Amino acid sequence: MNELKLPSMNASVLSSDALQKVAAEAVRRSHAASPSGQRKLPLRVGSRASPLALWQTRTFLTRLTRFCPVLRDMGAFQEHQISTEGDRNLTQRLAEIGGKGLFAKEIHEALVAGRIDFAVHSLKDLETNLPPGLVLACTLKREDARDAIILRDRTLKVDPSDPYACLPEGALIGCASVRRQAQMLSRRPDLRFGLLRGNVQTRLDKLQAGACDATLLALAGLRRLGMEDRVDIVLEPDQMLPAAGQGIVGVTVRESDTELRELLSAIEDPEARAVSTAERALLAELDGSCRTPIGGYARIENGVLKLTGMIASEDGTFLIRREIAGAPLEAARMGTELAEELRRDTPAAIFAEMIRA
Ligand SMILES: NCc1[nH]cc(CCC(=O)O)c1CC(=O)O
Repeated sequence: MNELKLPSMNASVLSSDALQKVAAEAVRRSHAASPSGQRKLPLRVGSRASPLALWQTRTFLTRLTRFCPVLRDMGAFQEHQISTEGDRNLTQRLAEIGGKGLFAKEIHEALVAGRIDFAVHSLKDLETNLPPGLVLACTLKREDARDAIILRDRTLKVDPSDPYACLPEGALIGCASVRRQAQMLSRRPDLRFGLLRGNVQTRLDKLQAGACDATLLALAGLRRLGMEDRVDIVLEPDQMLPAAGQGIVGVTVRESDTELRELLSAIEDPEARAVSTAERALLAELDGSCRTPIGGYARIENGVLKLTGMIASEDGTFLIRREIAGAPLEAARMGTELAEELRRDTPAAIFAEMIRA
């Protein structure tokens, strides 16, 4: 579980001048490391082809070149768009397609085989156990982690303190996530759920065309795509606990590529690393398949890491939340500990049902 280890947090205390030196040195050494004295360029970056994935990949490359201008001068990047099982299979609930890493498998095969050098992901879609030989080298600053409701009928009156109340009795919610479904059902058992898959724009188009009465999406994705104005209700974490890693972009590389790892870790956001480490440790310990409604959300307040975890049955009749607080350096242990507490407090029969293959 290399990806769950906290890296040294030196980057956070270095000045930006010092960071520039680290980057320049990493690039110089990566050149020296190859037999010809030149690292093979361009660096090949793997990405899904959805507009959101491409936005995230390009923003990441911009961030990297701003930090290390020498890369831009070298025309250093080549984008490889890779289609994944999660992109192709739009007729099934994510939970039914099953398997972990639905949005990353083909990308990671290319990475392991050396056809690409690194890959940019929504951390939420990245399995907690990466394939052998790969590591999570970099986590970028978190965008808003909250979920949002988008209504078909925008004239419905919304009470922010009771965000689900505006939905008509028996309203049909388009949603492919068991986490969102379980949490909504626990407050509104009358709601019905139907599948709404596809990229963000596709889902909004289907909603508008009358496929359902409302849908839920991550605020982060909508904001990145410039569609935040389509949001009707933003759900606070106590109303809808986000998924582990939601709103965070992560980059995977080969474990053996120490130069690239060094470069990427220099632009890492230490806070995003700490919170995602806690959230992903929780998920890993609960065996979070796409089938299990699990939420994990951590934040750092006054230097203290606070992690909230949630586990539920798909129909929302069972749902518990627990919290833990501690030092950010203890993130991984806290995630594991909170998961154990959630499991302990879940009746055995319900837990068995949840993780049934
Ligand atoms: N599974 C799709 C996915 N993966 C990441 C995001 C949003 C961006 C993010 O969470 O970083 C989305 C869309 C959504 O859930 O609305």
